[in-house]
Amino acid sequence: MAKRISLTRYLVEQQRVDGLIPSQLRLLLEVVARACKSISQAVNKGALGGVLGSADSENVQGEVQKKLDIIANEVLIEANEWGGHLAAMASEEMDGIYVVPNRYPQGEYLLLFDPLDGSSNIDVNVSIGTIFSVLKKPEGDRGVEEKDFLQAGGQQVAAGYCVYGPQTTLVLTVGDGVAMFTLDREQGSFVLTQENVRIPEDTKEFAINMSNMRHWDEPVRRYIDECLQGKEGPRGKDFNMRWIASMVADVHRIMTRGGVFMYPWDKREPNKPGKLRLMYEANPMGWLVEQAGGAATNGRQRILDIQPTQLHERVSVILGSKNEVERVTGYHSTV
Ligand SMILES: O=P(O)(O)OC[C@H]1O[C@](O)(COP(=O)(O)O)[C@@H](O)[C@@H]1O
Ligand SMILES: [Mg+2]
Ligand SMILES: [Mg+2]
Repeated sequence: MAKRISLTRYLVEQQRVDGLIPSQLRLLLEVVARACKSISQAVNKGALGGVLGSADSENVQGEVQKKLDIIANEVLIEANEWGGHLAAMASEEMDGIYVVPNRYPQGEYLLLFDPLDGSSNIDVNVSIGTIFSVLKKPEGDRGVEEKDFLQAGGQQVAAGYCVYGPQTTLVLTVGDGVAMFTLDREQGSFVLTQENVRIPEDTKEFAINMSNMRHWDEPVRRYIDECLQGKEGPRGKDFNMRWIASMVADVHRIMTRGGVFMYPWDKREPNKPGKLRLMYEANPMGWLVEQAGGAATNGRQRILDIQPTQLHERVSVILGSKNEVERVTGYHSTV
């Protein structure tokens, strides 16, 4: 029987054998994984745990919060604040940063997360997830400030997501490829189920919310139009479409079998660069996808090269199979 490798052992090997991560980062990732395990349990209980439905509050982006958005946010904060690895955290569900209180030991990392991605799917029992990104706090003795978080995605030291679906799967990169871990509920541990994840460079599957078609910009329209023409069109092959409306689940499919995911800028709110958030959705997903051999752009530039100016900044996202992302990005440079 193949040897079972737990997440803990995998991370210890990354630290000791390969020297890829410092022990503080290893411990931090273990805490995040533990928090994801708790969130997974809450998700699984559903109506029995009283966790479904709206919380009758709004987050900083003016979106109605679900009970699970708030629960997941609290689980992540409580699990991480006392461990001594972090200086501060930022979340989709909090207006400003959460500085680790000084009654706890202070660490050198910054953690950003979308505690519950795909909120519209919570109540209908469709896959949802948690997305996270880890940055290093800039050197210096002063206290941590919001501007310390405003680092380009290329500065991330770890990124991952956990998808709560038929299985709970944690997907992680520390800059040395992508590994997947499946939660063994009986043992209560994440077990390595795939290493060196690779996204095929070509695909016949795209993911986009087609109901926004009339609002898209010309390059996105052209790309999708060509896909829809199938065998008879310029692409010479039929395409399939999927849209789960949980980025985490759509990206997980792409990690597993390839595809292209798009949430582009559109004319509904022309002053917003996009719907998805740069710091805790696009950056971690962009890095994971690149680490698996795919690509991630906003149509004009690599996601990981974007210099953020705001914590909750939004961005247009095109990511997945390399040749398709390059094609859509190329269409943007011809207009
Ligand atoms: O409902 P739409 O417009 O298709 O948007 C779906 C997108 O919105 C998101 O749900 C945003 O995430 P949150 O649930 O964390 O706000 C993405 O996961 C998903 O890709
Ligand atoms: Mg989200
Ligand atoms: Mg969310």
